Amino acid sequence: MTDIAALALTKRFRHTTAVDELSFTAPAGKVTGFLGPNGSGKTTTLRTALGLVAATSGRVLIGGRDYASLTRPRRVVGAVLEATGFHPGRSARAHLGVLARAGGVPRARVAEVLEVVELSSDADRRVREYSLGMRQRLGLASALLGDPEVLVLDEPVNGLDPAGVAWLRKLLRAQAAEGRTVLVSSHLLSEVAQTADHVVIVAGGRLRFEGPIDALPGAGSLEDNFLALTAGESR
Ligand SMILES: Nc1ncnc2c1ncn2[C@@H]1O[C@H](COP(=O)(O)OP(=O)(O)OP(=O)(O)O)[C@@H](O)[C@H]1O
Repeated sequence: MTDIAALALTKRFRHTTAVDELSFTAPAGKVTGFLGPNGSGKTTTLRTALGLVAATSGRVLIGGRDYASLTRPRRVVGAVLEATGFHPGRSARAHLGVLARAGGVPRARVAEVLEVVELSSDADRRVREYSLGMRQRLGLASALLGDPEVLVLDEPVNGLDPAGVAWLRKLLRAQAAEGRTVLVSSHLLSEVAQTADHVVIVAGGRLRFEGPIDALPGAGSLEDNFLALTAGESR
């Protein structure tokens, strides 16, 4: 079972405690929505899980192991942190080809993931010509390249049009149905309500709720619960 477990994770920057003794589990086979107001530590937590930020204390384990100790990380975890970082003069196909080579992934997988994210017909255009939504799709294609057991996505809905949002929802549900672990941060609560099985709500770097979406404490919508659980914490 390749779940993601944050264990008393704390990350302090010079003047800020971004994440404060945070513990939660994103279970395998489920879509976990990771929610919190601006500046509540979501991105920092995800970056720590991926070994991009060093924890001050505590840890995040993926299938019981630190990211840094995974021998073929691209085969275990696929991540989309932000839809940037692509070489603008390179095509999507070339970009994925470079990643495939670096990650020890068979080249044939490039065409497969381009198909999955519905970018095949634009695959040879330069990324500088891509819209934000197309960049998000390319980010997802990079994440899916190694056919990972775990997907970590930071705000993947940004820039997608309504058809793209519906498409992403189906894709994430299908990934979870195949037993994968999907951890996705988002501010779009109505979308999360339709996609997630499990939610983790943070504010000020601390856990406010973790559990199945139908076990939220309040009777109202996810948004009502979110606002009640995070009151006064928006930055
Ligand atoms: N590299 C850094 N140096 C200093 N402070 C940082 C750094 N990265 C994040 N922070 C601070 O840590 C806190 C949490 O930021 P983080 O980006 O993790 O929040 P978030 O929940 O992802 O926010 P948003 O919803 O706005 O994306 C913020 O106060 C932020 O300013």
